[in-house]
Formats: sequence, structure tokens, C-alpha cells
Amino acid sequence: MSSPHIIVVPLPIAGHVNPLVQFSAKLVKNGMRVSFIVADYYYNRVMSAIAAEIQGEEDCHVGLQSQVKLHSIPDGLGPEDDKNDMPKLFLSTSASWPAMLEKIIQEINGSDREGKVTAMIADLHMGWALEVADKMGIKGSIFWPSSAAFLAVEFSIPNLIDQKVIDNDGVPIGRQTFQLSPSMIRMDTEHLPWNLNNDLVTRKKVFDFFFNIGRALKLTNWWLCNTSSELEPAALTLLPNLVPIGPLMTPYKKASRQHLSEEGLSCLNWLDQQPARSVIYVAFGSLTFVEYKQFQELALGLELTRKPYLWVVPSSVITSTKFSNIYPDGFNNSLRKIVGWAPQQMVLSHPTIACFVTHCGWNSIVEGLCNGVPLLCWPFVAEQFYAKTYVSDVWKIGLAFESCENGIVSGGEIKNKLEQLVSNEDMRERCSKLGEMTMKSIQGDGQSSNNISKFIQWLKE
Ligand SMILES: O=c1ccn([C@@H]2O[C@H](COP(=O)(O)OP(=O)(O)O[C@H]3O[C@H](CO)[C@@H](O)[C@H](O)[C@H]3O)[C@@H](O)[C@H]2O)c(=O)[nH]1
Repeated sequence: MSSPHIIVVPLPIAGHVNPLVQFSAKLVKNGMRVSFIVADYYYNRVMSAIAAEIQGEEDCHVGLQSQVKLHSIPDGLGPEDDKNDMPKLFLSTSASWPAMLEKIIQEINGSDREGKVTAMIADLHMGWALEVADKMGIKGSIFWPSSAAFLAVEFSIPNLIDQKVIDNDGVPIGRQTFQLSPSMIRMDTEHLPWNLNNDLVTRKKVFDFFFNIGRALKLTNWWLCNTSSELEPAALTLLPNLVPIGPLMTPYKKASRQHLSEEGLSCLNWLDQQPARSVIYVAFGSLTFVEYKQFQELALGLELTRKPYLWVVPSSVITSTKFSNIYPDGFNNSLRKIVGWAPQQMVLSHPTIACFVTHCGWNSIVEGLCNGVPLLCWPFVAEQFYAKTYVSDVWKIGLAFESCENGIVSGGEIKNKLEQLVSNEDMRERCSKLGEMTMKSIQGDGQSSNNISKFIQWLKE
């Protein structure tokens, strides 16, 4: 009998692609074939990430890599569009990908070499893919890469309308805070998941898109989430049908440097030269954060600490003259390293990292805490604010910036918070403990590990 063949469909953005790369590696190690759908510009990065995941494991051999096949699709955005613009991605992929996905599945099923597709794992925000699977007689499951808290808000839309927190179009009825249950974090109507930008027409489209996700959820009972009961007991109680399988990450000692790009390797080589627990790591995930004045203040704050720092900055910024003028002596010297992309999980597990300045993307938060690295929160939109509340108020493993009246966080504030954070041993200790507890969930008999085993069993049935 041929092995199960799983088609994996992530939203094409790092925070959605990465956890599914790691999950795909697990499926392959459990004897399955994976067809991974990827936007064309991600092809090379995903290819090397998969190779590193699979070969990095001590108990795996090179041949397994051939069990994953990438199928690239154009993202449907125009040449001028930002590849990380979530609302545009939701809308363009849901319009242009269904027909292409169906064609890919037909091609796989028509070829003798690969074995027919037996199941699908679709990102919740690619929920339309389950309708394609359903039409083609393929069993499906939903995967959510972020917090259960985020989902709890999406699932509570009818209640929020009834309770007059939002109107029928998702618009807040006045600014207010609310709790979805007495043990849940308090949320602000400013940070609803569909408030991804200031354009009201787009907000409404994204709200309708989220509201309609319920259709996809009805097509499966497997709602997988990249969280764990150690991290989000209250949200998981509120959503008893959600299956926690997180944190989806690989411990560093197992991962391999051999597949890194030159830039990635240069980050680790540079870290190898730094003193233990000295380096500030700064990265904002897929977010393109390029506001000049704020960039200048962040650079100033980092320089004022006189500590070494590794900062991920979009390549377009590194090459622009305006920004390079901030550093008259050049972007890189022995105390600073500025790169376009870093191998984040390896960086965070490096013993020289002292703290992480993050935009509070869920994967960044979980990767930081699982490596025991205290966090300095700089949320920009939507659910990143929920993650910030977890970090600073619930888990107490990090701090958050105060912005000034003009919305800019000053260099002085950045320096002060960084100094407070790195000198706080209690916080570091709490972070290590929470990280250890959370990692146990995906090991041995941990809850997430058991859930993954049950899911794999279902895929094999
Ligand atoms: O230089 C870098 C920067 C990031 N990463 C990786 O990219 C991923 C980034 O994920 P995340 O921190 O979740 O950020 P985004 O890509 O910005 O994620 C989007 O998707 C997440 C999951 O839904 C949401 O939580 C975020 O708010 C949303 O911005 C992580 O695995 C990082 O390890 C790298 O490897 N190198």
C-alpha cells in the first residue's frame, strides 16, 4: 500500500509558512509524502528550510527530503504590491488559487510516481482550499499558526455583535475593552483581528472574509492550532474543539547549519564571536517597518545600550541611501550586525542572545520563550497586542514600550527598557521555566505530542 500523501496549503507569509514547514517535516518522518503549496517567491527559502528541518534531526536520513515536493503558485498580487500585505493576500489567494490548486491535485493524482493525494492540511485563512478538497473527495483539516486567543475572537463574532461591542460590519461601537470569558485576557476594540490597516473598506472585506471562515470549519473536525495548554489554558477552555499541537519548533541542537544561506551563516558566525547573553536581537517578522523617524530612534536606542545587536531590516531599507546615512561608519561593525533575513530559531537558541525586540508575531513570541529569551514587545496590529498582553501581564516574561504622543518610541525609552529587561534575572528565570514547560508539550507524552500522534493516525486511516 502506498504511503499517505498530504497536500499542505499555507497562507504565503513567513508566520504561516514556517510552522507548516516544521509540521510537514514531522509528517515525512512519520512515513508520509507531502506536497507543499508555496507562493513562487518563497520557493528557495522553503526548500532549504525543509531540508534543514528534515536533515537536522539526528534520526533522519537525506532520502526523506525527496518525500516533500514543493508546488509554486504566483500569489496573484501585482508587481507593486507588498508581498506581506495580509488583507491583499487573503483576497488575492482566495480568488486566484482555488482553480490552480484543483489543477495541481489533478496532476498529482494523474501521475503514477507520487501516489494520489489522501488528505489536506489548509491554513485557516486558506479555508476555501477545504472546499476544493471536499469537491475532490479528499479529507481535510484546518491549521491555525497563531494564538487560540485570536481564534476565540473570530469565533465570537456573533456574540460580539449581540453584546454591541461591534456592529454587523465589524466596526467597534465606540472604543472599549472586553473579555470573552472571566479568565481570558482583556482585549481592546482597537485591536480586533480584522483591523489590519486603517482603510475601512479593506477592514470590512477582511471582516466578511473572517466571518465566512465558518464554512470551511464545518468541513472538518480537525482544527489544529500552534499553541499549547501551558500557554493558553483559558482560550483552549473556551474553544474545546481546538486541538493544540504547538509549539511547532525544532530545538537548536538538532537543527543543521549546513543549509543556511551565506547571510544566515554570517549571523551565526558573528554570534559565535560575542560574549554569552550579551546580544540584543531585533526582528519584526514579515512586517515591513520602515518609517524613517522611528528607524532612526531605534538605531539610536540600540547604540546607546553599548551592547552588541543583531537587527533584521528589510533589504530595500539596507540598500537605501536615506537609511544608510543613519550609520556614517556603515551598517556593520563588531558591535552591530544588520541583515535582511536571519535564521531566527537558530539565533534565538544561541547562548549569546540576551533579549529579543519583537513585533509580537505569534511564532516569534513562542520561539523566543521556548528558548528562554526575555521579550521586549513592540506590537503593531491586531492580535500582536494579545501576544503582548500575554508576555507582559500574564506570563510576565517581558516588557513593552510606551510610545510618545506622536506615536514614536524614543531612543531613550528603547535604551531604558532594554537595560531593565536584560538586568531582570527573575524575568529570565520565569521565561526559561515557561519555555521548558511548553517544550515538554511536544515531547514524549506531552499533550501536543499526543494530539499530533492521534492526527497522524487519522491521516493514515
Ligand atoms: O529574519 C527573520 C525573521 C523571521 N523569521 C521567521 O519568520 C517567522 C515569523 O513569524 P511571526 O513571528 O509569526 O511573524 P509574521 O510573519 O509577521 O506573522 C504573521 O502571522 C502570524 C501568525 O498568524 C501572526 O501572529 C503575526 O501577527 C503576523 O504578522 C518566524 O518563524 C521566524 O522565525 C526568520 O526566520 N528570520
